[in-house]
Amino acid sequence: MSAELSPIDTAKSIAAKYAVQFVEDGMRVGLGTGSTSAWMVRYLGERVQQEGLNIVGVPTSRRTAVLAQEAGLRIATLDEAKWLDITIDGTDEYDAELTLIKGGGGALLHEKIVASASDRMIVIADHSKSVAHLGAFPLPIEVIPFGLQTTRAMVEAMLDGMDVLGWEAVLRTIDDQPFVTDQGNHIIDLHLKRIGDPRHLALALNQVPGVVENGLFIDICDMVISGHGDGRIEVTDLSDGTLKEVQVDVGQDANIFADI
Ligand SMILES: O=C(CO)[C@H](O)[C@H](O)COP(=O)(O)O
Repeated sequence: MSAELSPIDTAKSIAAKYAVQFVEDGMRVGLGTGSTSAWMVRYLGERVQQEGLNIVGVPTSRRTAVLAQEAGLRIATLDEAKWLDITIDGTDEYDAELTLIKGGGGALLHEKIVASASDRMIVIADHSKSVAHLGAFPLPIEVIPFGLQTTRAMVEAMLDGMDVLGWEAVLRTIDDQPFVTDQGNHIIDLHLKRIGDPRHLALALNQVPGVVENGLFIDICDMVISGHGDGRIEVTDLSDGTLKEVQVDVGQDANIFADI
């Protein structure tokens, strides 16, 4: 690993490198979106080149599709792959129950569909994404363009009665224009500060007409691999119904593949 990496990039890259070892020959793999997932795509590409793995990747965004092709991965649509063995993706926040806030990169809709169509979802993150209570990171929701401001107002009115500390709904923009998702929709970021009941909120949001999906991932993630800038990794595994935490001191230059 390059000694020039910042602590945050070290944390992201070692989490990604650890995660790709869970990919086995013949697997269909969901490929997440974002800077941590970009590391994962590169490391997966390395494994394909070096070990001749026969895998197919299903990208969760156009950006990831481009990265995957550059990394030499064979890609397919979700409908071509039908069901996936594993999805590896990043997150914006995760709590002790492995409930996530995702969508900082605007790909939450495809990410949720792909992760839900997978036997296993592994999340990779730098340790700053770990929170006691979800909600400091604005919760993204994907909304259709028609009636955008009306949908926003309905969402704000609904949030007023929810167990949250704030209820500002801000249309995401880029270059002063509404951000457009791969699905042609827009993103509204909900500044809630603290989410008391994620399950209730997720259900209520998806009942507002015009809301396509929200960025709360509940009972979807099986494992979080969390990297630290000093080279340590924590693995929180819910796949056998228990919460386990292991610490693996991989060191910045160590061959962490030997630790699994
Ligand atoms: O949900 C996402 C994109 O929609 C990303 O996984 C999330 O924003 C984390 O990104 P990064 O790895 O760059 O911190």
